[in-house]
Amino acid sequence: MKEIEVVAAIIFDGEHVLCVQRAPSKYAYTSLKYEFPGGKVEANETQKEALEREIKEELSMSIIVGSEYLTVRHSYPDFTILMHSYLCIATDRSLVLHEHVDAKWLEIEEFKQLDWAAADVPIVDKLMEEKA
Ligand SMILES: Nc1nc2c([nH]c(=O)n2[C@@H]2O[C@H](COP(=O)(O)OP(=O)(O)OP(=O)(O)O)[C@@H](O)[C@H]2O)c(=O)[nH]1
Repeated sequence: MKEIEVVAAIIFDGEHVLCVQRAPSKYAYTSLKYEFPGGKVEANETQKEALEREIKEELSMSIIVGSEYLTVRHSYPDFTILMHSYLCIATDRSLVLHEHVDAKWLEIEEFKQLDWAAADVPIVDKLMEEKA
């Protein structure tokens, strides 16, 4: 099955983390799900460069990329993703939604309110456990 390498940014502003909702798409299992912003790593860029580029493209935001948090391999019915998540800091809360349909700054305790993409659940669970 096709495997794609993806980076995702867990962007903190104080106690709040940015959660974004994907637009409707052909795959029901990712359509309208919440995720951490990011995207595919292109050839010739590092994971950190890919994150900075994606966050600018998708949200017109700049971030400070910190340490890697958790890598998840998840198989959806049509493809597998290898997703590297990074702890990041927002330099400013302002953003523009170029691709997503919603953005919420939530405290980690509030994460369970959202319908997350399946690949994100281990990241959400780890953040919630460490907060508990
Ligand atoms: N960015 C991101 N993608 C995720 C997460 N969880 C998850 O399952 N994915 C999946 O990973 C894939 C990433 O692709 P993407 O569409 O965000 O990447 P991209 O912007 O480079 O793609 P494109 O330019 O082809 O649209 C999608 O299938 C998406 O559904 C997540 O937390 N963040």
